Amino acid sequence: MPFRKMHGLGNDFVIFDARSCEFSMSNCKAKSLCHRKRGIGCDQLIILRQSKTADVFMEIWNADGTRVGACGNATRCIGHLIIEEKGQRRCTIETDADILKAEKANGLIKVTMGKAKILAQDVPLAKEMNTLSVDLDLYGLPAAVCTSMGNPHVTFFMDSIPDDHFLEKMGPKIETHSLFPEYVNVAFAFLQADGSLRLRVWERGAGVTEACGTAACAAGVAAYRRQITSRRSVIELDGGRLEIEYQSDGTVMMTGPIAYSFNGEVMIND
Ligand SMILES: N[C@@H](CCC[C@H](N)C(=O)O)C(=O)O
Repeated sequence: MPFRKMHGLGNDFVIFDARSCEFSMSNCKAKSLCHRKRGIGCDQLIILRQSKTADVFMEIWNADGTRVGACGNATRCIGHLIIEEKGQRRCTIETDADILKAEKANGLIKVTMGKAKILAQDVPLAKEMNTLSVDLDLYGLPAAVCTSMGNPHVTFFMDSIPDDHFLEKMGPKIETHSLFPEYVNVAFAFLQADGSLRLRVWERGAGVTEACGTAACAAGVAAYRRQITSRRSVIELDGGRLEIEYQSDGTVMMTGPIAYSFNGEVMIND
């Protein structure tokens, strides 16, 4: 089965195009393919399928083999692929969570990531509470902001940028905290002197990644709700910068680069 490898700011994907063939995936198979030593190696596995309502359907699997509803960086990569394939300026992408739009923007890809959801039941949180101030009562962490971008996010605003040790210690504990029935993507944000937000992310089902597009969207939403930034923000991840715009109707736009890694082929055994 041929595959492509692409990445958005170092958040990397193995992409299978199953629009014109039978190609089933399971949790176990996805986990093996994502494995960096025994598989092809990636943060997320992406499968393209035919869509009745959009130009393409994008199936997303985390490195731990779980299927998820959203992936911002993959949306830009697939947006670029479909735009090139169709020879158009824009395209639509269906996911388990929404129908998203992608367009070319001065050498970058701009995507409409749908509406941020900020009610506790939509994140989801295990109990009703104000998502603007969620205190996990864990190791003196500040109260966080919770958001759904089609997947669940918690954003902590910190006084300094956390190092790898901190991320690896705190990430799994917060990801699996009982307040998050579907687990959660964990991000730590630090306001920099130039007004941008430095963001480090522990992704649900993937661990520390170079960048997480939906976490950047959620951080932009959270920073606006906390009155830290305007509706437009620049988020600097380990792998580079994304521009986020949180529109007044709740829609979030994300603009950033994409890159190809290589093409290959793999034998898939059921
Ligand atoms: N890397 C992605 C997010 C992938 C899914 C996430 N780990 C989840 O479990 O929800 C991005 O760029 O948004």
